[in-house]
This record gives sequence, C-alpha cells and structure tokens, in this order.
Amino acid sequence: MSTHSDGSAGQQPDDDEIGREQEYVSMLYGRLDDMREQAAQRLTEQLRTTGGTLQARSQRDSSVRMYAEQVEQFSAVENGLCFGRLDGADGARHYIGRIGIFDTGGDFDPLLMDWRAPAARPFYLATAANPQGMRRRRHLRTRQRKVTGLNDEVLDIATASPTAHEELTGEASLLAALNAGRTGRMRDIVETIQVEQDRIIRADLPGVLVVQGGPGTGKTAVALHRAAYLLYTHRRELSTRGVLLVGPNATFLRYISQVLPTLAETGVLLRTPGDLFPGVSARRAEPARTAALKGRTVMTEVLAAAVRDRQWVPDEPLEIEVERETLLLDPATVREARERVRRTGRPHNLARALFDVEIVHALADQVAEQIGADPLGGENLLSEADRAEIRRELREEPGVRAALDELWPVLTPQRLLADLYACTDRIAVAAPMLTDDERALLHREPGGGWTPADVPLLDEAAELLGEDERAAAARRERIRASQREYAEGVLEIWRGSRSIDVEDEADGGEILGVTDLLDADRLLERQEEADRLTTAQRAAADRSWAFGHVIVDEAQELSPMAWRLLMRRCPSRSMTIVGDVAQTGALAGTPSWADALEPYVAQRWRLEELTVSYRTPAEIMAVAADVLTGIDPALRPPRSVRATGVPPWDRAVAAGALADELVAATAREAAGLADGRLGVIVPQGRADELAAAVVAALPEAAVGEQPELESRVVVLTVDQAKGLEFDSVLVVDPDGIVAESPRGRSDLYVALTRATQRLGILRPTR
Ligand SMILES: Nc1ncnc2c1ncn2[C@@H]1O[C@H](COP(=O)(O)OP(=O)(O)OP(=O)(O)O)[C@@H](O)[C@H]1O
Repeated sequence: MSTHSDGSAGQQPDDDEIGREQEYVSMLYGRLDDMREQAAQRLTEQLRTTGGTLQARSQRDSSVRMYAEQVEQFSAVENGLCFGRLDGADGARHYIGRIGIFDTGGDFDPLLMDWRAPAARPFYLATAANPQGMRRRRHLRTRQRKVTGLNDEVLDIATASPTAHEELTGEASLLAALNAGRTGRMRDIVETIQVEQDRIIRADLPGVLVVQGGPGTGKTAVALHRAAYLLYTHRRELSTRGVLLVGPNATFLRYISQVLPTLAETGVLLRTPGDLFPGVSARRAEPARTAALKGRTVMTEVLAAAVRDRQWVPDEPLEIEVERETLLLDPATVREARERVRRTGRPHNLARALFDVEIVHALADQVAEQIGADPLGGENLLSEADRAEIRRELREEPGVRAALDELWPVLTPQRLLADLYACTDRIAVAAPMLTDDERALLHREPGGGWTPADVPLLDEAAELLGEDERAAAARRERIRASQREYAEGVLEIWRGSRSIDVEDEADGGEILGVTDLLDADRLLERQEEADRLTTAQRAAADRSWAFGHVIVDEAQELSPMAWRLLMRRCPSRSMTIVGDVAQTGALAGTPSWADALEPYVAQRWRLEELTVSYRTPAEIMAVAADVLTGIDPALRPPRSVRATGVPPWDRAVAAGALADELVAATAREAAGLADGRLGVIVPQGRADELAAAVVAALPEAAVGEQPELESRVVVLTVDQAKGLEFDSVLVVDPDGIVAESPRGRSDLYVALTRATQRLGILRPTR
C-alpha cells in the first residue's frame, strides 16, 4: 500500500518531512564532496611524483588507478546519491543509495547503505504480506541535490489494501520512471528494482544462469546491475579476473555505457562480438547467409583442414640452393617429417621448430654423405660434432630458411583466413564437406577488413596455430597501446571532475583543490614506464584471458562458433546469459538455450524467466502479440505493467508516396514529443533512401552506421535498434522487414516493441 507525499501523485508534499530529509541528504552530499576532494588531492600528489625504485613506481601506479577510479565513482553518483529509506519495526532507520558512506568522524556507522549490501535487500523485497522486519519503505525523489518528493509504503498487512499491482514494489516511483521521457542513454534502475529482477541480480556467482524474457522485461538492466552487484560482492575474486560484458553492437554499447559508471563500477570490459579478438575491430558487413555459414561448427573442420593444407609436400624434389651447391629435398622425406610432427599434436606454429629439426637433419645427412664419404668405402668420416656444425650452418642458410617457410609457414590467424577466403582452390581443399554454393559464399577478395562472423573463426584459427614469438610481440604492443589509452583516460577523468566542480559551484557547492594539470605527455611518459595495468586493460589485449564472469546480452544472436569463443574466455563457466529466443534475428542465432549451451555444460545451467514488460504499454504489446503468434503459436508475450490509453496507429499508403508520407509522419510525431526521442525503424534494403528523405526534411535526424542516439529523431534498421527504446516509434514497411530475412517475423517483433509510449505503422500498398 502506498501513501504519497509527492506533488505529482496528487497530494501536497509534507514540507516538514521533506525539510528533514533535505537536511540529511545535504549532509550526505557534504560527505561526498569531502571524499571526492580527498581522492582528487591524493591523485594529484601521486601524479606529481616521478622516479623511485621499480617497486615504488608500481605502488604509485596502483594508487593512481585507485584514486582515479574513486574520483570517477564519486562523480558518477552525484545524481540520486540517496534514493531510499527503510524504517525497521525496531525503529532503526537506514538510508539507501548508490554507494556506501560511513561516519568517519565517529564509530564508522553507515550513513548511507550501498544498494548492493545484504542489509539493503528488504528495500527491494519487503511487501506488506512479508515485511522482512521493516515498517516502512520510503522513496526519495531528488533533483540535483534538492529533495523534491517522497513516496511512502507502509509495510503492514493490517493497513494494506489491495492495489492493481500487488506484486510491484515502489509502484509510484516505478511508474514515474517508466513514464519519464527517454534521453538516448539507458538509466540505472537501482531505485525501483522489482522482486523477480532482484532474485536474478543477486543470484550466486558460479554456474551458468540463463535469463529469458520478452521485450522490455529489463533483461539488459538486470544484466548490468548484476555486473555491479557481483563486483561489489565478490570484489577480490573478480577484480583480478575481471568481468566481460558482451552486447550486440557498438550503438547498443554506447547506449548502456553510462549505466555502469553510475552504478559506481568501472572494472567491466564492454565488448561487441566483433571486438572479441584482440587487435581486430570487425565492422565489415556481409550477406546474412555467409555469416550464418561462418557461424556453424562445421567451420572448425574447415579451419583445421585449412591449416593442414598449409603444411605442404611438394610433388617434385625441392631444389635448395646452399653456399656452393644445390640440395634436393625429396617429397617422401618431407611427408615423413610432416607426419612425425603432426603426431606430436602441437599447434601449427609451435610445431614449426620440430619440423625444422626434422628437415635440417635430413639435409645435413645429405651434405654429410657427400663431404664425409670415405673414398675407400669405409664408414663416413664425419664425427657427430661435424654433423652438428653442418646443421647449424644449414639452419642459417637463406635458401633453407626460405624452403622451410614455404613448407611449413608460420601463420597469423589473419593470414590463414585471408589466404583461405581469397583462393577458391584452398577453399575446395579445406571444405569438401560443404556444397558448391556454400564454398562460393566463403570466397572473398583480400583486404577490406573483417566481419563479426570472422571473429570466432580468427579465434579458432589462433587455437589451431598457437602463439609464436611474433604473436606474443603483437600482444605486448597492444598492451602498450591500451596503457597509453589508460593514461589519456586518467586525464579525462581529471578534466571531468573539474567540470563537475564548476557546475557544483553554480549550485553553491565548493570548488575542489584540483586546479593544476600535468601535461598529457608527462603523464603518458610516467604511465608508460610502468608495467601495471587494470584487469580490464590486460584482459582486452589478451586473447587467452580467463574472465571471472561473463555476461552476454542479446545472447540469442550468438552463433555456435561465437559460443565456442565465449566459452574459451570463461573456463570457470561462471556466466549470465541474457536474451529472448523469440527475438533471434541472426540466421546462425540460437533457437533454443539448450542447443546453445549443452555442448559445453550439459544440463548444468539454470533458467530464470522475466515475465513483466516495463517498457511496452499494453496497447502496443497487443499488436506485437499477433506477430509473436506468427513466429510460434506457443509463445506468449510478457505482461505489460501499464497502459497508456493511446492506441497504436496503422496506415496504408501508396507505395510511391512512402518517402513523402514518412517525412510527414516523422515531423508530426517529432512535434508531439515533449522531451523524448522518436525512433524510425526501416527495412535494411531501403535504409539509405528513406534516411536521406527524412534528413532532407529534418536535418536534426540522426542516421548512418552509428547514429547519435541522443538526437530527437533517429532513423535505424532493426539490427541497430536491438536492445534500444524510444518514447515514440514509427515502423516503416513491416511487410518489407518480414520479407528481408527468414527470421523476418522476429525482426518485426523487435521493431514493434521498442516504444515506451506511442507506435505508428506505415504500410506501403504493393
Ligand atoms: N525495475 C525497473 N524500474 C524502472 N525501470 C525499469 C525496471 N525494469 C526495467 N525498466 C526499464 O524498462 C525498459 C526496458 O528494459 P531493458 O532494456 O532492460 O529490457 P530488455 O528485456 O533488455 O528488452 P529487449 O529484449 O527489448 O532488449 C528500460 O527503460 C528499463 O530502464
């Protein structure tokens, strides 16, 4: 049951009560300012010092990192620092917020409890029927540092009266959050986490947890909050191993990127599936059928065969020029050497040294036969030391080295794959199990970058090839690059903290003591001398990194080959897999969680389902539900938590007039937005043409590969819209979207469920 002390809920705020809360909240902000100032001062001191022993430098680097993270955390929690209060039946009172703050002057009592602390949990779970020792839950609304309203729930079964949504906690605050205009950036939900979500966020660390839920059920929100919770609760373990969070595309990662720092976490590595191979950023597009083929596990056999094909046996004896003569290496010798080396089972590049030994031995024997032959027909005159010397000399002969490189070349994964794609003969040898059509899909001219579907293949190739010295050197270079990035990041944080200070000043706050700045070059120099990096940085540069936990969002899109890669990154199999199999768009994507996971963990995975859609109002969900039935009559859409009273509109327009009608509808819908965002979702095949028409009429509209989501109007394809949401959505040519892919109905289902308030459909007549 709720009593509202909030103007927006139709009752007058209780000024005295708000005044009392304001006093407490102001005190908390005062403490936050002190903490930030102290961290910034310490950071400044550490950055100013240089030199010292290796140990001193490395300790200093840890301190720099720690204080820089603290400054970032304390800045990130500025808005909504304290959002709740729990009153226990015993009279105890706890304030709940984005971080924990303690009374350092006294007994170290908690002044503000971190939302992730076990004692904060009743804030999310307590109900009138099960009050968990609590008497009242209070939500505090703040704007900047000012308390603007309160919502109280009395957790007492005797006074509780049934409401429309018995199961919702903090209903008034929840609905206010859901109805607020969107900004183009995801917000955290720490103030209003619901019971079914809380259970997932705080689930145990080990094992594979699958979170299945329809559109808008908060899967992404839950995944992000789980990352923050796990880092808080298992800090020691996860701060050394790190957490990897995989999202579907770069636009989506930008959309969620602000949520984690606001949750006061910076130790998570965010990556798209196209960025999971260090040193490669796969952005190239390719036909869906090609991506689907590359995602099948048959590619493991193709790649293994492609590697074997590079271990070459010539048809004729190979002529090798050495200092004064020509040696002949016959095919049988090469074949025998190859078989012996293959039997060791070593990866290709690491086996090369063994192959060299075999071949050099064979050649040395030839040389020894010639120069050591006893003219009287007795035993060869050369000693073992002589032969060793011949081998040493042969190994340095350019002719021998060139022959070895030809017979057993050291390969990078990139070289192997690019050479394979570029040559139909190589494809024919490596892929006899594929059809002609499939082999043709793999063929591609060299250059032009990598596609996301290539990334798991590069990873597979890296496993087959093994890391040689050159690959290790490339890794060290990547680590150095990420070190430089980090140094720049420290400066950014520093600048960021300064700009916040200035804003605070306008609010009557104090300017912090960080006034002077080291120049970037000196900082870079100082950073480069150190070898210590954050876990996330080291993990980003290292393909063989084993993460402590892996979280995958929109996981239904991953191909079997992508699952292989991810499982390699997480040998402990501590994972949170989040997605909706009804929204699978990729042809190689997952139609069932069991199919995807059981090759790796058998039946040892748990399923949690989210059943309430917080995003999509009932009127829009009804339209989407029809499409869902077309995908699979057994599927049920999630239950909408609210209705808006605004029915979606659906208009047929003449095919030739679609662009004009779209421009008019976009302008109309955009004009009707108060402060929110409009998403225009178009078929992939017509994206350029329709986006150009919209931009011509509305230059502010964002379009292109990675559209700026904070723009008021964004034109995008279904692929780009995955995981995103807008206040108002226009779906253009739904039949066109369905026709574009064998999974077209799922794509349409995704498109129809992106709106928080309004939906319009433009349907060209054919
Ligand atoms: N407990 C909550 N309190 C406030 N807002 C919430 C809550 N749960 C979800 N939301 C909001 O609902 C919207 C949908 O959440 P989210 O994007 O996480 O859903 P999803 O299940 O990942 O959707 P999709 O499958 O379509 O990607 C977001 O705006 C999110 O902030």
